[in-house]
Amino acid sequence: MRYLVTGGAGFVGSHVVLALQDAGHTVTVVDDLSLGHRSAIPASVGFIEADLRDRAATAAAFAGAAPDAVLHFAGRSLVGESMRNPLDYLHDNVVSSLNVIGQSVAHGVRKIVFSSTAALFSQTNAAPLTEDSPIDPSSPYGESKAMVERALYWADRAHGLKSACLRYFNAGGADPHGRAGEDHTFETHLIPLAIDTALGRLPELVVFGQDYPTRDGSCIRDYVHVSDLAQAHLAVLPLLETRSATYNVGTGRGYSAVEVVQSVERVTGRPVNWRWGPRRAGDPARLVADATRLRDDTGWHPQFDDLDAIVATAVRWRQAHPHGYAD
Ligand SMILES: NC(=O)c1ccc[n+]([C@@H]2O[C@H](COP(=O)([O-])OP(=O)(O)OC[C@H]3O[C@@H](n4cnc5c(N)ncnc54)[C@H](O)[C@@H]3O)[C@@H](O)[C@H]2O)c1
Ligand SMILES: O=c1ccn([C@@H]2O[C@H](COP(=O)(O)OP(=O)(O)O[C@H]3O[C@H](CO)[C@H](O)[C@H](O)[C@H]3O)[C@@H](O)[C@H]2O)c(=O)[nH]1
Repeated sequence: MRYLVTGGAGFVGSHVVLALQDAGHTVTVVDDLSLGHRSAIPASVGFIEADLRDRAATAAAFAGAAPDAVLHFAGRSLVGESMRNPLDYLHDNVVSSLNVIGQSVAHGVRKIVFSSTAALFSQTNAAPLTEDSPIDPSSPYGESKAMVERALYWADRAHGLKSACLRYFNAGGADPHGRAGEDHTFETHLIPLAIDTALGRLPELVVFGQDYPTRDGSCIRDYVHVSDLAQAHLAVLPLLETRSATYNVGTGRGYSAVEVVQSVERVTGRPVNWRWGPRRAGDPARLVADATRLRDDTGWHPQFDDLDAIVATAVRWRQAHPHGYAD
């Protein structure tokens, strides 16, 4: 199979590229390198530099790659930034996704996997979130993903394009073989920031909000290992022969931001210098997945079901690559 991976130079996409290669598939990455890294893409993988907001550039990428299936990761994905630039987020994520969906239809692609998000939900109770939990995004970022999910619904109805919307909870960790990791130029994610603080590369970590209705007052998230996420993509592809589907992808375990900090302290053996700060706009209190549907339909289950094990892979990659992909 020939796969086109949009956003394959980024964190999740680069790990999925490795999983596809490991499974013997032919892969082309399309990315504008606005947030990703050329060196995150293995030399043996085809690469097209293009901005998917540009329809003609997207069409050219599809013509060049001639894919059988598409995995669409490219986009802007920061909750806090989306609260400050809502229209940019809606524009960029929706326009680029409509271009990818439109070109998939135009080039006869039958299958697409889309990176959706737990940020579609705004948790109102402590129960894990199923695929049928109410969609009520707390941020324009989450809203942009909800809009693309609906576009994919209509692309199937009208054109028979089968899609899997994978609603990732919080991706973390790094390739267990050390081939890839998380490296954002302006890092905002909790695990890498806590690691860099423990390693003395950052002076302090601020935990956003101590007054959420959770056990210690900080937000609770379901951290899923990025290589487990990658395997979820491979697991859903066969289903797309016959139907579209939507899945929540997480471990089912929730950890508070403070518990993540404690995990980093355990794994590194060093203290994290942290303090409480105000809430970050757009953050729901608690997002924990019920991934029963994915498990039942595909047999997928996370190999990493323990936060320390996830954090340990991220720490190893960071220690091996103190400057990330610039090393
Ligand atoms: N990381 C998470 O915890 C998480 C959780 C839920 C959903 N997601 C979704 O998964 C996807 C990947 O997330 P990530 O953490 O790897 O993000 P990332 O920022 O590391 O990677 C995104 C990639 O897309 C590329 N890109 C962005 N805009 C583009 C454009 N217009 N044209 C071409 N390429 C473009 C960037 O250069 C980058 O390589 C995103 O769609 C995100 O919303 C991520
Ligand atoms: O310096 C920081 C950074 C984060 N946090 C907290 O840590 C938790 C996790 O925050 P991240 O920024 O690591 O991740 P998000 O939950 O904001 O978002 C991630 O997971 C979401 C799904 O849950 C989205 O899809 C999104 O793309 C992806 O970045 C949140 O409660 C946040 O408030 C802090 O306290 N301090």
